Amino acid sequence: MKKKIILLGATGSVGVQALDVIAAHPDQFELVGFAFGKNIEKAREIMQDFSPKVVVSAEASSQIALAESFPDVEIHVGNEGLIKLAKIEDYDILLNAIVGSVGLPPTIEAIKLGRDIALANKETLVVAGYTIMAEAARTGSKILPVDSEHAAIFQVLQGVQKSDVRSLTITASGGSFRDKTREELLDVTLDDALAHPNWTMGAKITLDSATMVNKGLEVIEAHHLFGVPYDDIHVVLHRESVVHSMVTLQDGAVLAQLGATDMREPIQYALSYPKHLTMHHETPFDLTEIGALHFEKMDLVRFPMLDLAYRVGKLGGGYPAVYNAANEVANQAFQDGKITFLEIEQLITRAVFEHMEFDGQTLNQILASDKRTRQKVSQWVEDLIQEKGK
Ligand SMILES: NC(=O)C1=CN([C@@H]2O[C@H](COP(=O)(O)OP(=O)(O)OC[C@H]3O[C@@H](n4cnc5c(N)ncnc54)[C@H](OP(=O)(O)O)[C@@H]3O)[C@@H](O)[C@H]2O)C=CC1
Ligand SMILES: CC(=O)[C@@H](O)[C@H](O)COP(=O)(O)O
Ligand SMILES: [Mn+2]
Repeated sequence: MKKKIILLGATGSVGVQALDVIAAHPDQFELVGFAFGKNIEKAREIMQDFSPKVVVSAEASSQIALAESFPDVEIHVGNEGLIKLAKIEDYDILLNAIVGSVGLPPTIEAIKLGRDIALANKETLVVAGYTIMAEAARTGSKILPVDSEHAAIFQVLQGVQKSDVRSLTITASGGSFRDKTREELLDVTLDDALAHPNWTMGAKITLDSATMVNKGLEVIEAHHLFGVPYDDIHVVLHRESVVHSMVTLQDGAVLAQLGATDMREPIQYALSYPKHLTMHHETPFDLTEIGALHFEKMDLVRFPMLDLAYRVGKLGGGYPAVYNAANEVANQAFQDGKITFLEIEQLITRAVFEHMEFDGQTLNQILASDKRTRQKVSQWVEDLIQEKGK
């Protein structure tokens, strides 16, 4: 039986690689629906190549244009459209490769229906990790990690008992500015930030890698996915991104997963789990060519956003959502040329420090904090622009 797949974010970096995987295994996978943002030309191509039944566009103008060209396809729009897509009857797995926490509501709907989730969209788990994991446990929905580090840990943990795990070690490339001092970060540009040393990815995550927010989000993501306390989740700087992550067992043995820097591997494993299918687009991986692997301690003074992620993770409640929301706004503002690189950190730190809450936040309260943070940080961005204009 083919696995029927819904793909959120089909036109993006992970989305396009997921389509490669689906196309390479027509006997295993079928794309029954997808969602995209603004890239209508790519969406048309996907509709022609994969003949999905349901499509969701972020923009009403695309919905109208696509409905004219593809009268037999059900086409929806916006966040409500995403929910409708997640609720269609006949599918097995929802691959969430949207960027940002807009991917959260359809993911929760799919989990409520007991569908499996292949999760690239880490923001979703950072905002609502406890709800997602609790709902998944209730409905039997499997959360299959796509993020390379978590996919590595997930693979290593197959057949390992949870009580045998002592700690997790997530590897970090260090991002595009890993060798710069904090002073040298004062005037870096977007082009500099988008030159990732190892991975080709969408702009938001590439910039998150440079600020080290990506690793912060990944620590919180790992805490939720694997139920490991924050003090037992470590991060090491590993320039080659060959070891995708490691697990230390109670007896001191360290199990690691290694591979090429090619997202098609973790995407395919999440879709084919528990099978390891043949990888038709295999990227050459030869350790003798790589030669040496390096591991260094993370400097939390140089990378304060990683330090802050541990703090918000341990505080719990709405704090991780505030960290994430502030980052989403600040990351976009830097991409838009409105703020400097170091102002991203300043805005996130201010949002977290100004946030106050009492114990026992519900999901609705967390989502309210997310919304409030976006409004506040957007205002602070405008204030910064005004101040600089003086
Ligand atoms: N890229 C990578 O290698 C990795 C990515 N991830 C995570 O995966 C997620 C996706 O990353 P990446 O592929 O790089 O991102 P991209 O920016 O390349 O792609 C984002 C996708 O989301 C779509 N999208 C954006 N907003 C909406 C919306 N409101 N409604 C519907 N679709 C929308 C975009 O559509 P459009 O382009 O048409 O506007 C695009 O298809 C992120 O959470 C990232 O952290 C994790 C590990 C690795
Ligand atoms: C491919 C992937 O999973 C990214 O999240 C990657 O981890 C980014 O690399 P760094 O954050 O380590 O620079
Ligand atoms: Mn990652």
